[in-house]
Amino acid sequence: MTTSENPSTPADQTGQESSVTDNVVHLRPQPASEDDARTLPGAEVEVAPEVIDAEIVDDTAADRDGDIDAVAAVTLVDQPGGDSVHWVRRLQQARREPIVPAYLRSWSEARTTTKWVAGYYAHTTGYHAVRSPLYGLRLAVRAPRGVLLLAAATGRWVSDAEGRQVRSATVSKEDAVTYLRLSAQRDARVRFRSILLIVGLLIGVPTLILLPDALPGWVMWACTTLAVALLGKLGTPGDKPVVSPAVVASRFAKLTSDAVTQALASLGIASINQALKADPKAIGFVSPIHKDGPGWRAEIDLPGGATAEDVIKNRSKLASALGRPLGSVWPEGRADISPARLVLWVGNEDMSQAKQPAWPLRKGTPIDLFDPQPFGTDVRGNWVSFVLMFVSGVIGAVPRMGKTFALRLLLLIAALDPRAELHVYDLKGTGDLSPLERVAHRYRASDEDDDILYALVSLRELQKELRRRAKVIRELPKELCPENQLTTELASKKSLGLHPIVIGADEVQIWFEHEKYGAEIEAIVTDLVKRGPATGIVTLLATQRPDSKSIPTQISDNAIMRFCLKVSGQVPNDMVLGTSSYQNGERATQFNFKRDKGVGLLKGVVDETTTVKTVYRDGPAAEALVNRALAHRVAAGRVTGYAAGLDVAVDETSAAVNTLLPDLLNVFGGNDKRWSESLVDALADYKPDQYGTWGELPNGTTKATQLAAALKPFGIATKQVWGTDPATGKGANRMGVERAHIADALTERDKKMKRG
Ligand SMILES: Nc1ncnc2c1ncn2[C@@H]1O[C@H](COP(=O)(O)OP(=O)(O)OP(=O)(O)O)[C@@H](O)[C@H]1O
Repeated sequence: MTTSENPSTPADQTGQESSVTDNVVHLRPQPASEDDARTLPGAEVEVAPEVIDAEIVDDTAADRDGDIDAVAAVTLVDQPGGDSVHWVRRLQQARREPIVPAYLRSWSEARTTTKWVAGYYAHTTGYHAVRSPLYGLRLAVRAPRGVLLLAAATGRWVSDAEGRQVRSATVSKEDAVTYLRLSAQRDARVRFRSILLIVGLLIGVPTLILLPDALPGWVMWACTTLAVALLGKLGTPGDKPVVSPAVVASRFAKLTSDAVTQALASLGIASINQALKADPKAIGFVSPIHKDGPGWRAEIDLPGGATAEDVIKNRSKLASALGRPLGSVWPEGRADISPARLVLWVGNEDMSQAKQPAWPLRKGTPIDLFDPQPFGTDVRGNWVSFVLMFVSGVIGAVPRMGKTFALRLLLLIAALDPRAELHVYDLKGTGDLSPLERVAHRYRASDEDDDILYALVSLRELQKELRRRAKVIRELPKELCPENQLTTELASKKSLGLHPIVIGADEVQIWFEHEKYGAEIEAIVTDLVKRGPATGIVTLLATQRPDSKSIPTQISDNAIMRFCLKVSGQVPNDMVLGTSSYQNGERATQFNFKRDKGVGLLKGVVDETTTVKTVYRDGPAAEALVNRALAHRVAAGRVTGYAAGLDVAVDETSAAVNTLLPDLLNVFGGNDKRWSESLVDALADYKPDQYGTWGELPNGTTKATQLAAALKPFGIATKQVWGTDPATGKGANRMGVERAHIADALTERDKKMKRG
């Protein structure tokens, strides 16, 4: 099918010229004005056949007959009309800049800024006050030179030295008339100025001799000081100022649009470079580059399909191109506006060198864990706070980067809420978490078998507690708990026992890798990480080896808070921050081993993944804080467990490992296969204490899914098995387990335990 192009077709009412060639309609938007015409070079749009009005496609006969009206009826891609009719909508969509500047928006920001300004001027005043005798001495020493310079200047003035050059020029040009006029003028001027000088000297010298007797002493001293100061200032060479600077200005120059454009062009991003080739102004600056805290902020729209991630990935190249330290260059995306929107913040100094403001919790006043609490500062030095409740968290890094300090900080924050029950496990065994010992409900600092068993017994208790809490929350009257959501008020009611529970384990991989108890601990922790947050149980796990063995994927995938300090590659990066994080530019590999201690990417508990430097609390500071926390706990009657000398007793019977597999074999009867739900019912009859509540949990958990989760650590998967419903007598396929699989897994585990 061919429809001949008709270039002479007049613009239709829509202001477009159209042509149809085979299955393609070429639309040439007709410019509204000459200006528009310039901005639309060759604006020819190819439209897929489905866009074409069906009538037109079928109506080729009419077209062959020269029926150009048919062409005009094409469905247009670009609708007519300028943007001006939508000005209200444009205004509605425009982002409003805040009326109150950022530094005045919060009381603490305003206080910090005021303190900074006051401190600056106090420093300057003190600096100059201390040096004022030196300044006086400098002026006195330079005053004689000032006298000579003043005498020389007076001589030049009296002799009309400034006209000498012009007079010489008239001599070289042999312009006698002008020369004579200028000489006469000069003679008159010299005569007049000489008289002025003589009169001045005749009055001035006797005055200077007689004045000391006539004036009070202090006036004389003031005048002499002023004269010496003025003469000293006059005698001061330009390169040796009297006053030395009290502050050294930042060594960083102002961030300019040219510098940013050049830096972006040097990153080797093809789409940016092509766009800049076509138009050197292709980088769009959304607002003027301005001061933002201790640095400069540029908000940029990248051209030609480039994304903020492309730039973030090349942060070190960007820093190099801008000539700044890596720790001061922080590109961020604004995906809420557009993937092409880049916010580039360039600090005056390296983040690792910048002084952190005083931590608001340093005084140890009680806090509410249901409120956001400050964990660290972002690159601009602003506090980054988040709510610890309803969170499970993973902290990962290579050794010596601040992982234990970060975990200890979170536990210290938790300790400041007197209601929070702390379970503290230092599996590294160096005592880094020992300041928390005096407030911990459960505490161990070692990786001996006994300590792991202790943890297992406590975790079993917690799993039971999880089920109890779920039941309590489910059964609470709607007026107390309308959304089935734990609140701070509910957590405060001692009778409900819904207080926050915070578990912190450092070097947690030691738990999961334990031959004997590892599988069971993994199953319980997975459960706590998945369902604990909704019931007020917070699990925080730190590891220096973030791989799938150290932190099983079931756990890392379900963590809400992720804090990744320096890691050495994409795999550990994505283990902590989540799949594809590295790909998306969230790279904790960028941090420096030496300088970036305590600096990491925080994800999940803040709007956007944020670079955060944790609050630094050394051992003594942590001890002091715990002393305060303990005092609040004593006052509130909340010292429990280990801290109260009422620790869990771990004996041989506690060592009894998970009995699920033998229990299942016991209830299997003579069947080879059984449905999961009937097995759980049989288990509940067999050991009501242990299995009675299975399948009663919220979030859609059924008996079948709970059995599946409990069997997973043993490598047993449930699957569809044929069985008969005892109630109806009908056969059906439902999720179930094979007896042989249970027996094999039990044999395997027993073998392992013997080896262990
Ligand atoms: N926020 C911070 N600011 C400054 N320095 C910090 C910060 N956090 C930690 N550090 C420093 O980093 C060092 C290592 O911290 P930490 O013991 O927490 O590391 P780690 O990653 O747990 O190491 P390992 O894996 O060996 O246990 C500390 O001695 C401390 O001086």
